[in-house]
Amino acid sequence: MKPLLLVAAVALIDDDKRVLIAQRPARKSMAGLWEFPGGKVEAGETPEDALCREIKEELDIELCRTCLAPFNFASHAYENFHLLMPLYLCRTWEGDITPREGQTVKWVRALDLNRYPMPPADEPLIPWLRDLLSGASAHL
Ligand SMILES: Nc1nc2c([nH]c(=O)n2[C@H]2C[C@H](O)[C@@H](COP(=O)(O)OP(=O)(O)OP(=O)(O)O)O2)c(=O)[nH]1
Ligand SMILES: [Mg+2]
Repeated sequence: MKPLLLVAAVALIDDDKRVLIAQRPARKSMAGLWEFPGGKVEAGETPEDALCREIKEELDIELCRTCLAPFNFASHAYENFHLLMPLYLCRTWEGDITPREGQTVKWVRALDLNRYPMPPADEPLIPWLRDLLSGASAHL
């Protein structure tokens, strides 16, 4: 049986309803694909703890836990593991976004997300984000 890998990720959203995506650097698996910032949940961490830690490491900003809204999740069978990835939404943070791991980041409109190749696990999440951000959503 494949191990279950728990990864926490966030869709950061700016005042123009754009989403931040990051391009995975060359040294990582799935290099070149665009992803939601985040990373693996380590032993003893909650998904929210892991996300705040990863986002500080990757983007040098502080997320406040109460600003993390659970949005959706990805569940995808990769060859060597099964990915379970809660995706949170966050519209406020402290600090200026500064990529710290050599990754390129981009603010993208929901309708344009399909121009950026993402890992297969992420594909089912895109229409949900498009619905949330391109319509007159009561949630934002
Ligand atoms: N962060 C993130 N990971 C994703 C997404 N989609 C997706 O399939 N993944 C996969 C890629 C990796 O196999 C795994 C997360 O790995 P990661 O490389 O971000 O983990 P990490 O930040 O803890 O990095 P590392 O130090 O362990 O290399 O989840 C996504 O949208 N965001
Ligand atoms: Mg990561």
